[in-house]
Amino acid sequence: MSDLLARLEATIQARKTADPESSWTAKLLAKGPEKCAEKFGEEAVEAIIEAVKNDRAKLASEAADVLYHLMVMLAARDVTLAEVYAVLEQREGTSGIAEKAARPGA
Ligand SMILES: N=c1c2ncn([C@@H]3O[C@H](COP(=O)(O)OP(=O)(O)OP(=O)(O)O)[C@@H](O)[C@H]3O)c2ncn1[C@@H]1O[C@H](COP(=O)(O)O)[C@@H](O)[C@H]1O
Repeated sequence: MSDLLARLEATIQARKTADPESSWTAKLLAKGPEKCAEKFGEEAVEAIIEAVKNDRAKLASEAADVLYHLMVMLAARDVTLAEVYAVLEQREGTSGIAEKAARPGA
């Protein structure tokens, strides 16, 4: 499954230099990191709405939009999936409570 995210990351990376007229991703990236972040926020809200309504199919679809737009937002700020995985791996096996206590400002 993570291969799919790695492939999506590579596609998004390639879209950074693509013609904005030829691709939705290239068009979004051309609008800048702030617009990518705004779009991610919109998609997250749409997923929240489906979670509250308890519509499983629509939630899965909105979650896919959220993941895609998260990847675009990360790419817009040059944050790689490997960096995100590294944080998750560091947290793996620790309890959420211990992780929160170790976080600065928690
Ligand atoms: N996973 C996705 C994906 N998920 C959602 N979207 C697009 O994200 C957009 C968001 O939907 P909206 O209804 O909010 O879009 P909108 O109303 O046109 O946007 P606004 O004008 O309101 O900002 C839609 O146009 C979707 O097609 C995606 N576009 C691309 N991908 C992946 O990215 C790859 C490259 O896509 P292109 O860059 O378009 O070639 C694709 O092969 C897919 O794997």
